Amino acid sequence: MAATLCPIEEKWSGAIASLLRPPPPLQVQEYFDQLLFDRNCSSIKVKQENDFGKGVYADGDFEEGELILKDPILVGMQHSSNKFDCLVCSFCFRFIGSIELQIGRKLYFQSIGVSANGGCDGETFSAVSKDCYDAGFSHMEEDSHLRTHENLENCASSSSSKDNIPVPKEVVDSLMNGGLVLPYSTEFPLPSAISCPGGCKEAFYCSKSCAEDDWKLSHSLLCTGERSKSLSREALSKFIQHANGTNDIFLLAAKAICFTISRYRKLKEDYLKEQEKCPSANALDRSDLSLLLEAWKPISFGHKGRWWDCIALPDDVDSSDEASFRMEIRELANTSLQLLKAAIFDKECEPLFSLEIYGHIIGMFELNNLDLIVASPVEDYFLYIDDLPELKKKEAEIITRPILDALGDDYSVCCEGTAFFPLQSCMNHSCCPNAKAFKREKDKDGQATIIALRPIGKGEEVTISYIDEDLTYEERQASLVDYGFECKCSKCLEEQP
Ligand SMILES: C[S@@+](CC[C@H](N)C(=O)[O-])C[C@H]1O[C@@H](n2cnc3c(N)ncnc32)[C@H](O)[C@@H]1O
Repeated sequence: MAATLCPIEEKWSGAIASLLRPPPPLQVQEYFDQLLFDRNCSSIKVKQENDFGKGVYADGDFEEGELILKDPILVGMQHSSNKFDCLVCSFCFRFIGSIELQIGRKLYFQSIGVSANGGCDGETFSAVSKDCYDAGFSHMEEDSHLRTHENLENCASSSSSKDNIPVPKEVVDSLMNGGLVLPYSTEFPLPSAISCPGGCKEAFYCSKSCAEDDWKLSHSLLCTGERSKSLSREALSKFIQHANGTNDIFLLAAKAICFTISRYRKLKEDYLKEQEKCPSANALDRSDLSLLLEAWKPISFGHKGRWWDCIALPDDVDSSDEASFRMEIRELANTSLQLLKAAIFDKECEPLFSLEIYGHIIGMFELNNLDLIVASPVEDYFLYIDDLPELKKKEAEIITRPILDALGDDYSVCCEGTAFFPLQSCMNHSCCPNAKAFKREKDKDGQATIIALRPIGKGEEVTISYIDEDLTYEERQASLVDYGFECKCSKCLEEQP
């Protein structure tokens, strides 16, 4: 596609080409061998053995149902609209707070008409989450416990319909501020919600270490609180608003850029310290570009093409409009990038702010990302109540039934988002896969969990299905257009007309 160069593109064409050059095979091998070693994962290997690049291979035998891999997230995010339904750790995506807080927040957002299912686009999240914080767990009401129980008992006697029946505001407040403890909720303990160290009231964590790691890796630059390290909190808010109003994948792209900047700064700091310690030694003279290339390494193994080139044409766009559709996507990305640049620009990492790099980062997510899903403990809680012996259940339901009625059919929603997983993203597709991404009951955070669907022998490639493999041959091939290839697995070869 013909594209006008922006000043950064012109000035840094050499650096950008270096960042986008596919790493040599030996470097790829070393990187993944190290990653597997760090994760104590000796039963798989990443190799480049076929025509479609890297793949994951069994280096031991797996039984059906056996865990093949748990892959921590490189960069991930909860969808903006999902934040109304679930309060999760902004770093590891574990549910946090308490069953009461999860339910109270959802009812609060429902009551002000901004639940995800009520059609909110997420743009108002920052504003309302602050209101929620102020209304909820930032203060405690001492006598609310008793009053709330009375309120709920009154509701219970009058509620019978399946439609949402709101509970009084006082009940919602007590759920959020700890004034109301639901029966048996202690069976479902969650880590306390730790506030963002930057003071943004939008990010919360399950532990101090998650808060610190997120701060170090990207959030210090993307925080809208008073201690934000961004150039301008106002500019940052504009960037976030634009992403929430258009495509929240820009928030993930911003995380990838911040992740690289943070790694660059750390590498530079270490390098300068080293130089200071032994200035006369013939230390390796590292240019800023070589440090930037090192910082960018984890992303360099994942990107394959620009977003506007690799995105599949939506069904409602006619093929005659393809060129203008792709140009529009490019323009949208450029608008987002300029807003991000105003918020977090770093002169030493200038090539990262080129549209070419931004396009490749989003393209990488388009082709490699896996849905981030974490099951809600609220569902387990209500199932537990339902399974209680009759008498205990009746007693508990005096409190829980009105709450369930107020929550309605979507009483429990999973944490939903998208993430890039360095090892899982090396897995190729098959319509008759031998593995799948599947969360077991004990998998409570955002890591990708890959389980064997049948016995897998040493040396066999581990494949997953990117699509619903029960679709017809034609439907499967059509879905795979989004990933830019035609499947020739044994099932497809058998079924092709
Ligand atoms: C998530 S990546 C998988 C790892 C990839 N092979 C690599 O080198 O990074 C997805 C990309 O791998 C390639 N791919 C995966 N499965 C394939 C298949 N069955 N046939 C052809 N290409 C495939 C496609 O290019 C696809 O966009």
